[in-house]
Amino acid sequence: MHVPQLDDRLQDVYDAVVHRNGGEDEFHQAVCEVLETLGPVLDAHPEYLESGVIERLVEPERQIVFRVPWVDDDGRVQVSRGFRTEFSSTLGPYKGGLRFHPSVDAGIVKFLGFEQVLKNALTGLPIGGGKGGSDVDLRGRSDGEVMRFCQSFMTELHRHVGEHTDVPAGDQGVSAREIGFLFGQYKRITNRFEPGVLTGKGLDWGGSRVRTEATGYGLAYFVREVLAAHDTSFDGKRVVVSGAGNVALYAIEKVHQLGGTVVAVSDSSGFVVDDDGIDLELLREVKGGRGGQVTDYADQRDGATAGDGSIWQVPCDVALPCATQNELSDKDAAALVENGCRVVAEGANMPTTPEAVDLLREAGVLFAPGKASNAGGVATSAFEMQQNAARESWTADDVDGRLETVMSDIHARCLETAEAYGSPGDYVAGANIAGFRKVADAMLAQGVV
Ligand SMILES: NC(=O)C1=CN([C@@H]2O[C@H](COP(=O)(O)OP(=O)(O)OC[C@H]3O[C@@H](n4cnc5c(N)ncnc54)[C@H](O)[C@@H]3O)[C@@H](O)[C@H]2O)C=CC1
Ligand SMILES: O=C(O)CCC(=O)C(=O)O
Repeated sequence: MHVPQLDDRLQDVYDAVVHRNGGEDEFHQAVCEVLETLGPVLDAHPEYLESGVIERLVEPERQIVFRVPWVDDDGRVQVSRGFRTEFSSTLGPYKGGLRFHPSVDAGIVKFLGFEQVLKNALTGLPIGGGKGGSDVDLRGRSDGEVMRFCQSFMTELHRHVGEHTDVPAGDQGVSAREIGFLFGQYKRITNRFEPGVLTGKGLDWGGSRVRTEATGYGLAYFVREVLAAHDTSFDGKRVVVSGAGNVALYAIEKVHQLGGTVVAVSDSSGFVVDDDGIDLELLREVKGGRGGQVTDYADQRDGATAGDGSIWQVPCDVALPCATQNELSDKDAAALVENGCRVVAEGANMPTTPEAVDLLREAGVLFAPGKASNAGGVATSAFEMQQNAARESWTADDVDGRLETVMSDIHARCLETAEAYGSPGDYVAGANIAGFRKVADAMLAQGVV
């Protein structure tokens, strides 16, 4: 059990968050993890406490909850719930993805929105933070059902979004297909072709090259920096990746390009081990069909086996949790340490439990928090917004080059900040403090709003 290590000056802030957001455990967890690292910042900058910056930062600017009625293929009316948490517009329009998954509730979008504020600040780009989604379960639904759901969702959401206000994108369960349906409905309702209202669009109607790949590629670039800072590289490294969605697939692709070998991958059905290296083409084929499961991969590839237990028991040098929150427990962390894992870098948002983080850090495993290591996706969304505003379309090499630069800048900023605040080498402290300071200073400049 992780016991919060809070500075006395921050305990009241945390208690108020728990009281005010009852039952929203993931939000409490995300706030606690940040507050735990802010003590040294308050020693140097008491003005943050005096001006109520921290109390304001943990309270979303606006939370929108709405009904999403839609008709399924059998003519039955389904009622889902929609959410958008507009957390902070201090550095730019609210920016962050939409998640369509049955586990979505107010607490999940709030934790994701909070993480997004600091992540977006770390990118150095002019974007605030928000997140949204729905508790709808669209798995196995037809394209027509997905379209009707997205149209209904946007029929309410359109009032709250816009290129200068709030710019959603994809997340779990929301990819190019859903973004297309959402964009079409926004255009129809507003009678405006406004590409800057959503990111992750198709390339022919305002999308950016490399946005689809960006989170996974960015994660691999970040880990390359971590390894280089310790005089090593991906060459010859065994890598384990959880998830088999957008982030995981492109992380696997880039790890292979950078010289590592991904030896295991998972989805909600289980995991597979392939010591020769995951064959990405086959994995995409297996996952491509409706209801495709990674465990089917083992049936079609010599030497591959469907795993038993947890994917984190597979020996590796680098572990990349890319599926969902709290998927890597203390037991999993103990197995990673036991098997000699050197680096854990989060592709998903908050996939590592606090107990697991403690265990990894105590064992000297290099741990990169998602708000730093998975920031490449949102950074490339910000590039998409820049291209839309300028009516430009950059080349893939151009966008990829900018993505590499952003990831290496974030890495450097984390290390410099950790050093400056007395925790050399600590990526968690570095990411939290660097992101926090950028938002907090802008909040001070903008007055009590
Ligand atoms: N898509 C993006 O640009 C970004 C996504 N993220 C985060 O990355 C994570 C994954 O997102 P996407 O790849 O976009 O979603 P996705 O919906 O494309 O893929 C998610 C994958 O995880 C698997 N999964 C779900 N729960 C699992 C579990 N308990 N164990 C193993 N596998 C499980 C699913 O089967 C699916 O293959 C989420 O935490 C998301 O918030 C973070 C930054 C940007
Ligand atoms: O590209 C975006 O706006 C959102 C990406 C996202 O949802 C995330 O960083 O978790």
